[in-house]
Amino acid sequence: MPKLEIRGGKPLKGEIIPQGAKNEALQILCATLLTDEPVRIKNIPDIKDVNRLIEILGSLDVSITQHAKGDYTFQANNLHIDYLKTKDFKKDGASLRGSVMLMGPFLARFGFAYMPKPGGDKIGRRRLDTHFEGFEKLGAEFRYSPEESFYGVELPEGKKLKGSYMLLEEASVTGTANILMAAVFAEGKTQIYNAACEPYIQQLCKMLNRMGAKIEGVGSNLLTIEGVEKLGGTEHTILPDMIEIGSWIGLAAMTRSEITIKNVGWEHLGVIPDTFKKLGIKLEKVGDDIYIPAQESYEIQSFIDGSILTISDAPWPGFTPDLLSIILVVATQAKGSVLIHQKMFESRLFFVDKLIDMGAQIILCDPHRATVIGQNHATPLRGQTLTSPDIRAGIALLIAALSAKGTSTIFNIEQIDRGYEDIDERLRKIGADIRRVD
Ligand SMILES: CC(=O)N[C@H]1[C@@H](OP(=O)(O)OP(=O)(O)OC[C@H]2O[C@@H](n3ccc(=O)[nH]c3=O)[C@H](O)[C@@H]2O)O[C@H](CO)[C@@H](O)[C@@H]1O
Ligand SMILES: C=C(OP(=O)(O)O)C(=O)O
Repeated sequence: MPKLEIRGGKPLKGEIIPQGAKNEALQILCATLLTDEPVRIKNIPDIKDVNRLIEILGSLDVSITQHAKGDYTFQANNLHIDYLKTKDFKKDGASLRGSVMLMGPFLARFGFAYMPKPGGDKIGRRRLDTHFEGFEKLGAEFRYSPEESFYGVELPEGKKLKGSYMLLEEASVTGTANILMAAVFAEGKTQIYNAACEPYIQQLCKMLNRMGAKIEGVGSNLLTIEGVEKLGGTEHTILPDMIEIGSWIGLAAMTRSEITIKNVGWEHLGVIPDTFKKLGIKLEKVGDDIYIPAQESYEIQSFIDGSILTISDAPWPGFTPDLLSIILVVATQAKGSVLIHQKMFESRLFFVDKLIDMGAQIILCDPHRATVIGQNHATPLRGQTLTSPDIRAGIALLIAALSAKGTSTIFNIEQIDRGYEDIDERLRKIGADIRRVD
């Protein structure tokens, strides 16, 4: 089983170029199924989840041409749609979360879609009600086989998708993408209120509009879609991964390193830079780069009334839940205390036990809240044998290991590889003592 061995405590130095965004790539790859014309996509990250989805597109007989690293053309003109009914798809589709977004395009183009219970991080309940309620509003019928964990949506015989108004119960990211991709072909007008509106959904809308869709309200939580008959080909470039960018900010602070993160797409980062600044981390916008100077110490701010800072997640434009594990680990070596409140997922904070074993001062108040008492580097973390429970806890543990005194070994690194391209090689380039052992 591959593992990472890290000798920590070394300051790092240099430049990091963020990869293309995992969660945008998953949406965009699914959207290539909406046309029989070629769609060229650039800046696709070379990571496990994305490569699995590309393999699924291959199994559907999408023609795939790679021009260069991260630069592919997809053409879905002669699809093997029966693949959706195969055992292979049950296995392949269940291996990642993003595959759920194959449903919207399939329903739009062929009037049916099937899906095994999707995979992704085991970080709490991850229900799909929003997706199916949306499809039902557009006229599809839903069925579920609990024995097989298999979901289906189908249009009744002779019926077409019909535009509708819907108020989503929650602003689900993949749910919004899925419903949107089905609605582009629905007759008449669809309105999705309480839609997720994060940059990756905006990117999807912009790409669909370039393909001929009619979507208004992009960037807001009310999307209005006028159905069209057909979409054409386009070119699209994926944004830098904001979660990776946040991970590198945390890494720089925790290891007291001077790091420049190149071409971050600052205007798409929302509250992320300011949230790290609340931990006292200095960072500068230099053109479109983020420069983080080496800092001996960073002091957590308190609220205006002097009370202890809380950092919590919320749907965009709030702070993304995917960066809370990184904020938490960085806080362990800050000066001061902070309450981390993970509102969306109930199993994402349990990895703090591993940080406590490394010497961090954390009180897990309940599954959603942890109080971190920063050590201001007075007592460094100690190297440990660790297992990565999920993608973001995994990178948080890796950051902890890079800052710790002594050697750490991280198992289950497939979790990290799901979302971080060539992680060990890129860290070595900025001076990390890390090796992958098979
Ligand atoms: C492949 C992909 O794109 N995955 C991302 C996507 O997952 P995904 O689309 O699966 O996540 P959802 O947006 O559906 O919801 C995430 C969780 O938050 C809860 N919830 C959501 C909205 C809300 O207003 N209130 C609320 O409590 C949901 O019940 C669920 O437990 O969005 C999540 C939330 O940003 C991210 O963590 C995932 O990395
Ligand atoms: C939770 C995440 O991913 P997924 O939804 O693919 O499990 C994540 O990227 O942090």
